[in-house]
Amino acid sequence: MLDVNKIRADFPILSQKVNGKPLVYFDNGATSQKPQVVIDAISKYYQEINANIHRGVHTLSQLATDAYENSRGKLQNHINAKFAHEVLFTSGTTHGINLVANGFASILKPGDEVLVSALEHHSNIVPWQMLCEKTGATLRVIPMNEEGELIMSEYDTLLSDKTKIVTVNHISNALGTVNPIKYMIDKAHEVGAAVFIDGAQAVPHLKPDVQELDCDFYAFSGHKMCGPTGTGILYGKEAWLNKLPPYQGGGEMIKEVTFEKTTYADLPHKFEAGTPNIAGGIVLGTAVDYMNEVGFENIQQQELELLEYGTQRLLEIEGLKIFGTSAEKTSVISFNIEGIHPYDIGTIIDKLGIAVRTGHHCAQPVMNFFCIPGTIRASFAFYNTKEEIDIMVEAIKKAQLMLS
Ligand SMILES: Cc1ncc(COP(=O)(O)O)c(CN[C@@H](CS)C(=O)O)c1O
Repeated sequence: MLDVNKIRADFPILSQKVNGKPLVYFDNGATSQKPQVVIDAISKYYQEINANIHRGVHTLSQLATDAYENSRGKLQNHINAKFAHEVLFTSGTTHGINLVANGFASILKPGDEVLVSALEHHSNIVPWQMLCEKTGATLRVIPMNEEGELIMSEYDTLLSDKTKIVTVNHISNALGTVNPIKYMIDKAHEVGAAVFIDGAQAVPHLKPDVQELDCDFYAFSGHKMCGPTGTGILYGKEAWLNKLPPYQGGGEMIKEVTFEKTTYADLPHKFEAGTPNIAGGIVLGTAVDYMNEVGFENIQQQELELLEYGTQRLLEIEGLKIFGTSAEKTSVISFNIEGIHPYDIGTIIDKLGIAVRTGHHCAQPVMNFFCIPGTIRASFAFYNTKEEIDIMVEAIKKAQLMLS
């Protein structure tokens, strides 16, 4: 059981006031807040060991390199990757998806099919559309139902020997649906397709085991799991990463450069061109340590209580409809209030210190499915409380009165 007050003391921003009111931060799906240990680690890096990595012979460069590669090892253990060189540092989920989609440009041909789902974030739609435009492959969509769940019978039907990639989020950012990715991965492999999992919304809530899942790729962002922005991880099976061409050319990713020909570095550096976000990569390891110290079982228990309590309290509000009602959900509640635009609620409760997200959440196809312009999304983290939910519900009731 979490001591939430003790946890909250780790996050300086949570004691901030916004518009003169205590901050109630319910936009964790967009980015999480950062514990003091993460904030301090960034300063410590620049105060003590800042140097460029993998190149210098001097001590500082070696210290920075060791810290960076030690962090890679932490991430490898965190997601249970077989090899450290299967764990690539990126700037975030979007970067990871584009790295792989661009790699497949040299593999796909007309007639091949890429399967995405109706629940996807734009970052896991657009790169694959660009890939299909480049290669003549066809994008096909796994449909969802009114509960916001992917329809597995339709998925099974869509799979064929033409399917070369299946790409789906582990957890929907717009609705909170937890997708049955192990089933989807196994079925995709039966037809020889590679599977890319967008784990952006999963890693704040669970520890993915990429070997148990047997996914071919798994991408996520550090900033959603108490880490710095501009950091992320792309996991790829060694065989696939050796097969894909590099996404960017430059320093670090080469063995030898001549004007006649360049040979590329081995994994992971083949995909890590240029000077990386060194501080960010090191501190992502600090964030992973922090989340593991809190404990993902404790996190899941706290967030389940917040989801259940938040759902119960919000449904007290007349005219409120929740979108995303799967039994398999994480702590995200997307909702609208009859006759009121989500934006209006969001802006009014912001004046009361409450931060939610309103709009399409970079998931316009999801909103189109429900024929709505967007929703109000409250996304809870382990450092939120039931008392904060009470404050939000009372604020929404006030806003509803003002707007009716
Ligand atoms: C499922 C999913 N997939 C990819 C991304 C992109 O993550 P980046 O760190 O921006 O690269 C996100 C980020 N979703 C944020 C910002 S739009 C949200 O408010 O929901 C996501 O939720």
